Amino acid sequence: MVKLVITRHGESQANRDNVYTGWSDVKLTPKGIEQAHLAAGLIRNLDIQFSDIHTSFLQRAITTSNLICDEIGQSYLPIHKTWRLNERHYGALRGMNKDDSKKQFGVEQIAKWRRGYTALPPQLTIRDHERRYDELGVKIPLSESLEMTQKRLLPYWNDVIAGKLLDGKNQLIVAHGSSLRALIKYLDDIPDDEINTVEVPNGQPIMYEFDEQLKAISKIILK
Ligand SMILES: O=C(O)[C@H](O)COP(=O)(O)O
Repeated sequence: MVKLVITRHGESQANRDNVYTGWSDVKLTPKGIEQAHLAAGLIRNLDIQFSDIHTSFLQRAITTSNLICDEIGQSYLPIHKTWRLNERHYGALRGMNKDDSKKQFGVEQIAKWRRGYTALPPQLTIRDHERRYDELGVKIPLSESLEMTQKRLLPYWNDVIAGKLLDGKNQLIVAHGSSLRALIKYLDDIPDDEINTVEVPNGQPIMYEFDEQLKAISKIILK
């Protein structure tokens, strides 16, 4: 049976400092590197031969991917990088302390922005530009809901990853808390009003097994 393993990057500097990150490109902390090693160990124990690794344009996920593919002894694998797996853009919350944001906007509003499906965090007033996105003609969002994140992620799933799985090729995705929540919502068919209960901790891999129609038949959270 074909397998997909998905994992969030290890702790980033922004995770450590409890600030909103989104598309900001921050490094892993020493703890985050340790978490990536632990995730790699869990994945190595599965003894899966992957065909591809997919990650975002952000270094916390890319560094985690590099560590994992090296440690599972599959450094030769192609690591495909796509902006479509980037973290959800947190708009004007970016850089703000998460506890301070609760004081400013209220716990309920923050819960909607962080864990709701359609709630859109406050937008930036000026659009950022970065070479990596400009070169591809990709507009950096002013802010993204989980729904918007899912909408820009699913074409990559459908056009790239799903086909490889259907060909029987095991796949590994290293991405972010909310981009993975968007994918899990799709794979597990989670209703809009229940996705707020799904959490994806740093460096905790999840393995899916699919049948020939790409229906998920098992899901294991690796510990
Ligand atoms: O972008 C961020 O701040 C983090 O990756 C995840 O955000 P969260 O703490 O709201 O899940």
